[in-house]
Amino acid sequence: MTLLQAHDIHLALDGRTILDGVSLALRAGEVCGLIGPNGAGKSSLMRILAGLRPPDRGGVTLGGQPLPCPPDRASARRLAYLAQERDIHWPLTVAHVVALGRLPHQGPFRADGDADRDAVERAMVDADCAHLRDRVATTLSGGERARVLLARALATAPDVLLADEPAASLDPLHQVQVMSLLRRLAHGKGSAVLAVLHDLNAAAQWCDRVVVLYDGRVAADGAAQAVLEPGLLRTIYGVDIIPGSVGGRPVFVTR
Ligand SMILES: Nc1ncnc2c1ncn2[C@@H]1O[C@H](COP(=O)(O)OP(=O)(O)OP(=O)(O)O)[C@@H](O)[C@H]1O
Repeated sequence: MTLLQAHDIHLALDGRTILDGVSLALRAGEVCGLIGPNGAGKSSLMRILAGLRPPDRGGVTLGGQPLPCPPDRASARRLAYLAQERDIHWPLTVAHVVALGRLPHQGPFRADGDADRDAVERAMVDADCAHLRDRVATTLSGGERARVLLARALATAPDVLLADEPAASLDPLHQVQVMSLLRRLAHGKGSAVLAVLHDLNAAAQWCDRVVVLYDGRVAADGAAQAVLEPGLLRTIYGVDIIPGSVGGRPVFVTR
């Protein structure tokens, strides 16, 4: 079942074409990796998919309905977005920042209830930041902040999670934890996850599907083994990347 769909997205910035007819369908129960070189337009596309930037042309639907820009409360309950920038501007505690993920579920005159508190607690445990709950979020390290912001997105309990470089700035243990968490979210709970990744090993290991963005267009969309082949990788990255295997797992070595 398709949860989020982008159709023929066009975007120009400062007179330069960034996205040139991008279409993409995100299905329930899958982790989809979005890869492409720096400046390919991945974050711009993610912001459009999150309803935070209108495209010049084309549209996005969530559950078959047009996604408002900015998202309304009903859309915000179903769709969470982890931005590439891990900025936290206000000196709030970690628990408070994560609880912001529950706002779409609360009305203006409704205090948080057990379901909200449970969701916040579970999200902090899943993103391994429960031990930081009383820390002021602005004092955290980069990797700690990244996990807190991921927890905020998880607390929403979204049908669709858009995560821009979710494993960036994380140590190897937390990279594995976060990627397996995204997989559980998709395979266990039936959510759709779109993750921008630069790590091809992670894309091959954790993603059900990989979409390649290059030159403003979708250059490939399919299973990792089919998509991550030397010819395409050479074209998009301008460097030789050789696929191999260690212990039955795909690895990519840059020459
Ligand atoms: N507000 C803006 N005004 C002008 N150009 C912009 C603006 N925002 C982004 N761009 C340009 O659009 C292009 C796409 O940027 P975007 O951040 O979407 O790329 P990306 O694929 O996410 O890159 P990276 O892998 O480096 O994060 C870049 O060339 C960037 O310089």
